[in-house]
Amino acid sequence: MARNFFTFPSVTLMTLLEILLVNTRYSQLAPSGLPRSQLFLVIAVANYVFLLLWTTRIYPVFFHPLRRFPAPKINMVSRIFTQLGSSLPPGQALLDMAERTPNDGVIVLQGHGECLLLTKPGVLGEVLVQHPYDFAKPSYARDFMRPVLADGLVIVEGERHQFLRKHVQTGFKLARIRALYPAMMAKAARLVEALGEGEVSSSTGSVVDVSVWAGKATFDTIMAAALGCDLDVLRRPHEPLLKLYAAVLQPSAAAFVHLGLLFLLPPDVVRLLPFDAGRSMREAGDKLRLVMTDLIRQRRAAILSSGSLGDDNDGRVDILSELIKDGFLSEDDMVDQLLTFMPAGYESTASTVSWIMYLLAVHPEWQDKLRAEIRGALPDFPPLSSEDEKPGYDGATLATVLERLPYLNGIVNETLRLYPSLPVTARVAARDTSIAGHAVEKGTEIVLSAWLVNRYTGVWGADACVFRPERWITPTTPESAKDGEKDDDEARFRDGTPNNTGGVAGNNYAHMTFLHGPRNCIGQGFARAELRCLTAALVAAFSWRLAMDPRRAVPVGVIASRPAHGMFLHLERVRR
Ligand code: HEM
Repeated sequence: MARNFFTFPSVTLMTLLEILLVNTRYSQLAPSGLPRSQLFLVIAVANYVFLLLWTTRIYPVFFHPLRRFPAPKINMVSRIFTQLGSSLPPGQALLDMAERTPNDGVIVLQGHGECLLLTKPGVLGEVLVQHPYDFAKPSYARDFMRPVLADGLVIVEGERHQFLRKHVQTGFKLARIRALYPAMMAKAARLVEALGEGEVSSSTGSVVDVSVWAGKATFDTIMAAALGCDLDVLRRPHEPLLKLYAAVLQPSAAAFVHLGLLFLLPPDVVRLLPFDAGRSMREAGDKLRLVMTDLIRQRRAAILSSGSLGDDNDGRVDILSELIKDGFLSEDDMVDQLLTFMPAGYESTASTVSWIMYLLAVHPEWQDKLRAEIRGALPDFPPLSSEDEKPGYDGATLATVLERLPYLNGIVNETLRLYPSLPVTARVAARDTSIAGHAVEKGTEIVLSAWLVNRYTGVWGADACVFRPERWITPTTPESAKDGEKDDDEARFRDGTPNNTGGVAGNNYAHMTFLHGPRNCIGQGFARAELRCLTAALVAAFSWRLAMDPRRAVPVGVIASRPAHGMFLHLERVRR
């Protein structure tokens, strides 16, 4: 592969060496009277101007390994400069490029390593499903996340990934997720209670940052349903574990610098730098490891002492208990997986709850329709109280009811489509391979953007960016509609059935929020179940409207993107 030798680190090193050399021969080299500092400045400026020219004009045209790849090419460096200072949501710049550049599914991004941006189903299927192990996650991203996610599923590659995925999957089987509905609904009911007793207790309602509450609710849910541990952070917001995760996941300047350094330099060099921006993540990771190890030991001891090892019907439905009873993973493997579930699962779901509430605030007609649907399906809503030992519905019944509701599922799917929590992700060719029949060399970086594909008119049509939950509903046919409703479109959607295609039949890769293939989100069934419970509980209990400038309701962050300025809504209790 034609390597790009002139990169920021190599040119910086070159500049330092030149300065050192010139310094030792200063008296021979300096033109008369030019001060040392100015000479050094001239050298540095000359080197970086060369780097700019090399990166934007020389390397892409004459040496870039993808210069002959038959796809449109976009120079990223000039794009980055034109977009400096803009506050576009992550992924929007890629979407704009795809919309403006006629393409067959691949665009070559030049001036930033060797990058292929994939935009359409056929090529997405090749990378994600047909040859998934030809492509790995970039090492800088794995090095950045490893202190917190350990060697969990998100990080590992190849055969190790296949082994872990197979055994972790048992905890996420459909039947297991369905059994978790009562635990999830109990947390949703608890959220409603906590809001009703606190911030929304007055009869006229009040303004609430729902992104904060959504974070507490999803943290509590994943602790209870996945780890079988009831921390109740909705009642006890100062729980140290929540604080620890909130600190680790907060997008900070130090984390940004650390990621940038790992992108430019090998991790061992980054560790030697005098300012260690990754230290706080490593320290947090060490503390979390101790907490998770303790949790697993306690749970294993409880399962052993109750004699239920290998017993699927012992009443323990959480995912950790399932992994322990399954018996295939070592304690260390299990710790790694728990360390991964928490950050992978709670922020992403919390952010989706915020966007569901936002979209229902700016589309109040859908809020009303959904409320009527939930009340019709579950008249005694919430169907259980968090204090209630005996749920009103068992998991399977609750799951069946909620999974069949057309508006609820339409709204959840449409929000996941429009606001994917992971808007951009990347892969690197792990070996020489091909895409769309053209050679792709080992080391080529691939950019995948759910934000782009989910909103691309080339995939979804002209109304790609419009909130239309009815895409996800197959209406009753005029023949099967009830008497008097045959010409009533509204009624045919209300009585319709949820679909998984969003109306783009034959296109398996149109919805990219959870990705596809063996490296897709293993927790998507869990997340969907939780979103159904939280949305149903909130809309049954409250009505709301936006209480912030809509221009500030924008996502930020690439790993678990969230509302940049919170999500302020005016919430009011609704009468039954
Ligand atoms: C709305 C919520 C969620 C979204 C949008 C989401 C999205 C994603 C995406 C896009 C990936 C693939 C990342 C990549 O390969 O670049 C992923 C992987 C993963 N997610 Fe989720 N996720 C969500 C919730 C959850 C939950 C609730 C859990 C666990 C309880 C979870 C656990 C995982 C794990 C373990 C992986 C790694 C899978 C593998 O590589 O085999 N996620 N998620």
